[in-house]
Amino acid sequence: MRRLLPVALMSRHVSSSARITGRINEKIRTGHPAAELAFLQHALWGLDHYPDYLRRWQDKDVETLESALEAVLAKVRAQRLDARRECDAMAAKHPEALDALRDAATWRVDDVVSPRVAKALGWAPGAGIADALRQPPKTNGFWGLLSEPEDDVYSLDLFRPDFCAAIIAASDAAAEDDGHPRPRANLDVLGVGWLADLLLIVAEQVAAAAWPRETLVDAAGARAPLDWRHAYVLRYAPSGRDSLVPHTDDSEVTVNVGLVARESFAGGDLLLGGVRGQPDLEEDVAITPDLGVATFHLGRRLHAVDKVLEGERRVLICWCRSMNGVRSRVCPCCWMNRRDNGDARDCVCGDAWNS
Ligand SMILES: O=C(O)CCC(=O)C(=O)O
Ligand SMILES: [Fe+2]
Repeated sequence: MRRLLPVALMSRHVSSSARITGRINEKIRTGHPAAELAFLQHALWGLDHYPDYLRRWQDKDVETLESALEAVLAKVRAQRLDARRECDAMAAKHPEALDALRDAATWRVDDVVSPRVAKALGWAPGAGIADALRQPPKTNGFWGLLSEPEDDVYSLDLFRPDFCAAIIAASDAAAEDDGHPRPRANLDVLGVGWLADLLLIVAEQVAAAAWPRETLVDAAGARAPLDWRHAYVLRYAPSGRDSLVPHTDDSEVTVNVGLVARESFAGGDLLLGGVRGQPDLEEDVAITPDLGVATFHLGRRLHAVDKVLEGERRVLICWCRSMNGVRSRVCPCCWMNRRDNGDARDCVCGDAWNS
């Protein structure tokens, strides 16, 4: 499928020597044995499935299970506390550029998004963005805004250039304690969650047009929307983080918005390979992020960022999920391997084993 309006986005095919074939595995990096997860999954499945399940176990094995669950709970609590501390520490800081972005009430629709996006969402250009975000968006007209620079990769002109500059200024104002810009600044931590909400609204419109089956159906039988977001600003430069290893995202759909003009850095292409659970592509694809342009790809598509050789590459990324759709029906194993769209008859989490 390929049609649509031209968007100032450069893409090209990448020779086989530059193929992206690796996989991120944090467990190899951190040295955790995979068996911990298998043990917990067996126990949780048994508890979910059978009454009095643990009566079959010996007491020492139940004790091992208790310890493993307590360790998981301790991890959940520690990570929650860390996240809260980080947000609280940031909320106490008030650099001007960050405060300027935090308050959605001070931004008008036409300061933020391109006129075509505003129109497709049914947002009046002069309206405040905070009011616009409270309005349910119109649910048609997005298909016509999309370019498809490569198969199954979509783009549109999303943000105004000055707004992109304001995002960078806010992210830089939230510098690390040593004064260096953060290589990764989470919008919720910065106190700019409204911008993540906006990206989710746009991604949902794009997903409905481009990938209507990706999120499966909700409990009422309708297409499940994207309903969860995690957004952050990234900085790449030759000194510091200059690239990103091949990986897939823990998202249904990922939004990648260029925050600087593509002439302002060299290298740093977004490289896209195949989708998990499907045969590899003949060739990988390289896309150069450009100012204000949003690129949308499936989260389970293998991708990487090529080395930045000069200048500074800044992008805003948003991972979007459907927690009430695919995430509530499909187990992580089937999800990651794209097994049977959630209907795998041999999965212990599927209908065949649970009805
Ligand atoms: O920097 C980019 O263009 C991609 C970043 C990315 O893939 C990620 O954060 O998951
Ligand atoms: Fe990614």
